[in-house]
Amino acid sequence: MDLEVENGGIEEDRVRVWGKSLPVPSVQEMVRNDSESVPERYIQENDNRPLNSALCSELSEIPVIDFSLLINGNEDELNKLDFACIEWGFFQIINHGVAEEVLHDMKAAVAAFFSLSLDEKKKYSMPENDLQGYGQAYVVSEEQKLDWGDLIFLMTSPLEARNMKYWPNSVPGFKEAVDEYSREVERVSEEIMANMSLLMGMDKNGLKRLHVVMKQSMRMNYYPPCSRPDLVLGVSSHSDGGSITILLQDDDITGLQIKHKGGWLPVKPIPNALVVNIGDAVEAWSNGIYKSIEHRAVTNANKARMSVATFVQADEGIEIGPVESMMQDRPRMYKNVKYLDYIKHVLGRKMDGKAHTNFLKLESE
Ligand SMILES: O=C(O)CCC(=O)C(=O)O
Ligand SMILES: [Fe+2]
Repeated sequence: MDLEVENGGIEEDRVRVWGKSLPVPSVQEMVRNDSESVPERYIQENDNRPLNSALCSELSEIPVIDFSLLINGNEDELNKLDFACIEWGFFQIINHGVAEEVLHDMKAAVAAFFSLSLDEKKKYSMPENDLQGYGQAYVVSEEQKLDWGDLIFLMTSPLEARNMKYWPNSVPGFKEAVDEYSREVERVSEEIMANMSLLMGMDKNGLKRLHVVMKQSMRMNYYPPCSRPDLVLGVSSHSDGGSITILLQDDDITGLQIKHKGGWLPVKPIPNALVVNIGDAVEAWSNGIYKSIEHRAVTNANKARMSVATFVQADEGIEIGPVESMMQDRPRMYKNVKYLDYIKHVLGRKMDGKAHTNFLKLESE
C-alpha cells in the first residue's frame, strides 16, 4: 500500500517504512475489563517465553558509572565507561545531576497520561501513516505476536520535529515535564557521547559532528500486570537502532532484561539512576568495539510498570560506518551505508515480523 504523504524526500520515505501499523486493542483496557485472560495473540512462541529462554548464568549487575566523576575528567571513570561499552553495551549512571523532581515530574506525567480514559487517550492516537502518538508500534498482521504494553511515542528534539497534536494537552504539566526532562537528557547524552568520542580516538565533539543533527525522541511505555507473566513479553527482544538510549524506569519494579553471555540478565533498578545503552549506530561507528545489545521487558502479575526510553539519533540523511580512528589496528567490520537505508532495513524486518539483523556488519552478508 502506498501512503499519500505531503512531506517530501526523507520524511516521505520514513513515513512510508514506518507507517503501516494496524490498530490493536489497548492492553491496559483489556486488563481493566478482564484481568485473568491472556489472548492468544499475546502468548509468545515457546522459545521466547520469559522462563524458557536461558537466564544469564552469572548473577551480576550492569556497570554503574558515576557521571559527576566522568565529566570532571576522572581517568578511572572514563576507563569504566570504555569497559561498559565493550563488555556490556549497557550501564547505569548515578550522580547525573538531573534533579529528583525532574525525574519525578516526568514519571508523573506519563502516569497521568495513562490514567486518562481510553477515549481521552485516543485523541492522541498514532495514525497509520505516522510513528508518533498513542498506540502500539509495528503491528502488521493478525498473526503477529503482540507486546503486553501500550505506548506513546513523541519526537522531542529538535523543536521543529515536534508534532504537538500528539502531545496530551489534557494532562496538566505534561509538556513542561517533558520539556525539562528532554533538556536534561540532552545534556547528559551529549556528555556521555563526548566521553565516548574521546575513547574512540576523536575529539570531544566527534560523535556530535557525525550526527549532523542530534535528534531525540521518547517512547513512553506502560506495561499492565499480567496474570501469566511467564507467557508474554512487555517488549519483545530487540536492539535500539539509534546512537544511545537513556531509560528512565520505576525504582521498585524490575522488568528490563539484557542479553549477556548468551542468557538474559535482569537489570535491577537503582533509585534515581538512568540506564544507558548503545544503539546500532554507535556500534557501527566504533567498528563493532562498542556493542548494541539485545534487550526485552518482562511483566509481572502484581504491578503495572512504566518506562521512558529516550532515543538519541543522527540525521537520517547521513552515511554511517566505522570512523577512521577505530580502523587503525583492526580491519573494517562494518560497511558504510546511508543511515536512512539502515533504518528502512531495520523497520522493514520488523514489519515483516523477522528477527533483527545488523546489516551493517560485513560478516553477516
Ligand atoms: O521498558 C523497558 O525496560 C525497555 C524499553 C525499551 O527497550 C524500548 O522502549 O526500546
Ligand atoms: Fe529498547
